[in-house]
Amino acid sequence: MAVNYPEHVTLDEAWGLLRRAFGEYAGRFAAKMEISAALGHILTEDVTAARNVPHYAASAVDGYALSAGDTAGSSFATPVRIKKDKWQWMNTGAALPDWADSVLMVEDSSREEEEVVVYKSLTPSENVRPLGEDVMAGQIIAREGEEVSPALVSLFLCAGLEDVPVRRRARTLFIPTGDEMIPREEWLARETQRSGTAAESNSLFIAASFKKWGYRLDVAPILPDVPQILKEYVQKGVEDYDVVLVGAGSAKGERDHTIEVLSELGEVLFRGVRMKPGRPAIAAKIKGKPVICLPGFPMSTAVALWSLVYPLLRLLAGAGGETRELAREALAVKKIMPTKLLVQHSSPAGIEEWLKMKTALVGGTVYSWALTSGASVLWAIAESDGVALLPPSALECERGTEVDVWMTRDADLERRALFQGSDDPAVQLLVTPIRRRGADFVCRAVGSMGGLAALSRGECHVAAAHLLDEKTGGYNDLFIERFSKGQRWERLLLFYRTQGIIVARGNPKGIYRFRDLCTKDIVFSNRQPGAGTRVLFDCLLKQEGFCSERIKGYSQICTTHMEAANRVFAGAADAALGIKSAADALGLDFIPITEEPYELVILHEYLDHPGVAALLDSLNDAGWRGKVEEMGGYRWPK
Ligand SMILES: Nc1nc2c(c(=O)[nH]1)N[C@H]1C(S)=C(S)[C@@H](COP(=O)(O)OP(=O)(O)OC[C@H]3O[C@@H](n4cnc5c(N)ncnc54)[C@H](O)[C@@H]3O)O[C@H]1N2
Ligand code: MOO
Repeated sequence: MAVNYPEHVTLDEAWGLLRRAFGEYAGRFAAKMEISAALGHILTEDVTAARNVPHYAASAVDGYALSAGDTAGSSFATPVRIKKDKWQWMNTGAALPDWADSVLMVEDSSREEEEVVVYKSLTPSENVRPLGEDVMAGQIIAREGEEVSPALVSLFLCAGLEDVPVRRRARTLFIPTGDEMIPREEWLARETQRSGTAAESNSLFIAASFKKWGYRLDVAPILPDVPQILKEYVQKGVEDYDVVLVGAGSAKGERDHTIEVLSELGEVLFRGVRMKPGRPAIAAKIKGKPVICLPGFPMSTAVALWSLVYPLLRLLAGAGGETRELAREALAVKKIMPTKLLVQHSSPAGIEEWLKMKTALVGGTVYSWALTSGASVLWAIAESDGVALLPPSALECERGTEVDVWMTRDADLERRALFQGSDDPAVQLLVTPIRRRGADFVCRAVGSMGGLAALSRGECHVAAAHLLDEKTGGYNDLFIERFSKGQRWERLLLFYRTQGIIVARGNPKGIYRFRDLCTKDIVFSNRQPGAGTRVLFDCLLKQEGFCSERIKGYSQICTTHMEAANRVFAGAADAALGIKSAADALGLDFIPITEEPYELVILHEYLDHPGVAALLDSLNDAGWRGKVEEMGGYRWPK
């Protein structure tokens, strides 16, 4: 079907279309605003003072009003005495009498009965704030285009102004849509929800963002996927609000009706922006007002909010600025950090990609890595240190590629230790005790082998491994020798942990020993190659004399114990090999197989690193040890 609007525009084109469509609309936001409420708004005209500030000549100090001429030649050695009718006591701020022209600080004088003894000669106007010293009536005190600051608010009052001309802020309505959306109260009230439903969380994200930006947002009830109802709400929305945001329904599903509703009601400015996430965003002009459809996934909504909605709000408020600059303002970016990619990243061709980045400083290099590019992963937005916007030309970004990260939090990288290695929930629990010690700790679960390899490349401070050597039955020695290549590595046996088979509660498939994984009709959930648990599994498989092809789900890979346990919990797998604490955390059954040593490996020169020192200290933290003991499946070394 032919369409009469641009599709798949670049972010710059999208922004140009918005500017063109709403540049004039911005003029309608001029308003007189009470001076306190005007804080943060942009002035639409120059502002002139209505009064002199101060409106009288005032003493700037505590002391004596005098005529400067009477103090000529006085000094500590040659004091002058001034008679009773030639001085007057002044408190700071008091009005200077007509006959006086200066004020002597009390520290430069003494009193002898009715006379003031002066130890300093004064010049006329000394210690006097003249009339209009701050501002003169009629003087321009703030100019068009300036933002009203706290200092201006108080100056406006002193200068006798009750209100000032500014651009008022747009009032926005957000309309969440979707048959599958569950409102907050209902979501929290019921522990289990039907499959195919989700909490309507975007309105909270948008409202919180608006609050941070100092903007007002109202939220409509969640609308079902019925075009007629959406149409009514959008029509009413553009009557009552300056900007309308529609949540979801942007893509091409059978229940995605936003485009047809917007086309019927007005002019679609564009459909689809060449960025990821946020690609299906739509903008329209209805009754002269902007209506933007935010793609439903949380990160897609966030990106459309930062890159389209916030710049639009600022345009309407009279602020200038380039789109990316405004997007950085939306994110409250603290600084732009040049980094090197720690992990290879493939970016789609011809599309700007927004990534949530985590950062760490190791051996003088600031590394960054993408937390996950999934559009629906809220956790990654919350966990990231910042955002990277990869250009359309970025395709296969190799490890080491230079990437600028827009830092959205103050991460003290000097004090942050980077851990890469075998995943373990007890290690994850160390972050809080380490932070309480004024340092920071970031864990990347990359498997035992991955951790040792990273340590040998100088890409982490600490690794952790539990790698079984099938020839000797010992752990780690062979691998550490192979990877350390003559570097001095410190080894610390953290604990022994029980590995076993994680199965559903009640063990419905009757799995009692390792062999059952090979002989029974079950689906297994595996770990990634290089993970200690995977090495163990492959060893056990060999010992039993089975080949991997016989294991259903052998190629189905998880990267953490919790992920594997969750697959069992959700019924996607019948069994996984993993540690007891992961099974316990989800109330699953556990069949112990073996106990293994779990070792931390630290590059010797990092022992004094603040993050590593805090880690080592935290290993004695009673609270942490208590929690690990409570988890079960761990034994401390003697
Ligand atoms: N055939 C195609 N399918 C999809 C395309 C496409 O181009 N062709 N684009 C994909 C992309 S990219 C995105 S992004 C999404 C956009 O989806 P919609 O805007 O149509 O939104 P829904 O399908 O209704 O929901 C998507 C997702 O978001 C969740 N959601 C929606 N609203 C909220 C809310 N207020 N709070 C929390 N979560 C929300 C919803 O449950 C869905 O999981 O389409 C792809 N598909
Ligand atoms: O563009 Mo969608 O927003 O990738 O997820």
